[in-house]
Amino acid sequence: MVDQEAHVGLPILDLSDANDPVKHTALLDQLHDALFNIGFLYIKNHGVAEETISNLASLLPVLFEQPPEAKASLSKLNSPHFLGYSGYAEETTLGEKDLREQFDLATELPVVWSPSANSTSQDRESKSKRDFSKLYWRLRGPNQWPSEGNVPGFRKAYTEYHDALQELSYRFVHLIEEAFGIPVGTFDAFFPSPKSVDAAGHKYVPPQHRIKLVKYPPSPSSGGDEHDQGVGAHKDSSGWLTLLYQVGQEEGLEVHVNGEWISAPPIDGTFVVNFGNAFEVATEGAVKATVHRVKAPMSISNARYSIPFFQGLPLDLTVSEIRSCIPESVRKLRRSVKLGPSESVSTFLDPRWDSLGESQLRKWIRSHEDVGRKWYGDDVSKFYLE
Ligand SMILES: O=C(O)CCC(=O)C(=O)O
Ligand SMILES: [Fe+2]
Repeated sequence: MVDQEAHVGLPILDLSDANDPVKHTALLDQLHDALFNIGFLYIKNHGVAEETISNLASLLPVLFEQPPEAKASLSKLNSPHFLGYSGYAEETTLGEKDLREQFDLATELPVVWSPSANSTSQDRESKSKRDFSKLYWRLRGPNQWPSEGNVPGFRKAYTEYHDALQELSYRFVHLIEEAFGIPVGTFDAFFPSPKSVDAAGHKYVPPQHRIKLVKYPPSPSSGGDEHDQGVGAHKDSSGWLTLLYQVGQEEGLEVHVNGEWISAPPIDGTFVVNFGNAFEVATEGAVKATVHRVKAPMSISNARYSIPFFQGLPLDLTVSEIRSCIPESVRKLRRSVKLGPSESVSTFLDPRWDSLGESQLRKWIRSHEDVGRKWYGDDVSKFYLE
């Protein structure tokens, strides 16, 4: 058997070490290094059942092979929440088409946005004051589900996967708190469970995590050293951290570390972990939202499938609130590094707004202008497209 781990230039952390009193400290040291020096890592023995993963992964070919009219009926254009299907090469990064198809899904949640709500209304969910007339709350809402007849068992497999990844992401955040040397549970306020919010006093509503189901078909003009763009160089901006499952053995993911592109191939039984813009902003750059890209598979290769889970954060979270949880001891670990391709100051920091929700709305309108114009109007879209 080929040792898949031997040639990988990124750290691989064994999460089962968290339960071993002897190995626990070494695991935290490894995590500290991965957080502050690389911003990308693999995790193995992560506790998510193999069956939970394979039940969803095995449905991806069926999901993407639905007839074109079935996929079109799930178009993102139907959804003010930017949830649903986008066809091959409909998205662009760095001004170039991304050669992939995708279904965007999320935590299944009802609509909360209400144009007539105002800042003095009581929030039914948390009993605290919250202004649900803010446009960014419209990002939150339910999924568009493929029909059971077309993709049997999809909703069940997706929901089990979502719940398992949510649990893993919360467990991983606790390890990060330990690696930061801050009390375990410091960030729990960002992730209240829907069951506990009735108990009043919650500062935030439960977040909506997002899961993309992605297919990169073989690209006719990819071959030799020439690869087309599967997805262009970017930082993740959809949440706090990303847990990526790479289905099968097709390579393509590359990570920009210390000025070089290094490959992050699939390794059986692992997830790849990286951090979003909000994490970088919260730590004032001490933990990087590392730039990455995906090369389209070569013309003679198989399609590549992947499933990134983007851990959500409350949309009304502000930069100052998020920073107040991070001690100076963490922020001072910031290194001065040269900016790589497409690296820029996060839009979360734009002085025109302070909430994560607005930076998310901007991001979604910019990547799906047609959806933005349809549901948010030309004036709002123009403002965020500038
Ligand atoms: O498909 C992959 O491996 C990564 C996709 C990705 O980086 C993204 O969707 O943000
Ligand atoms: Fe990404």
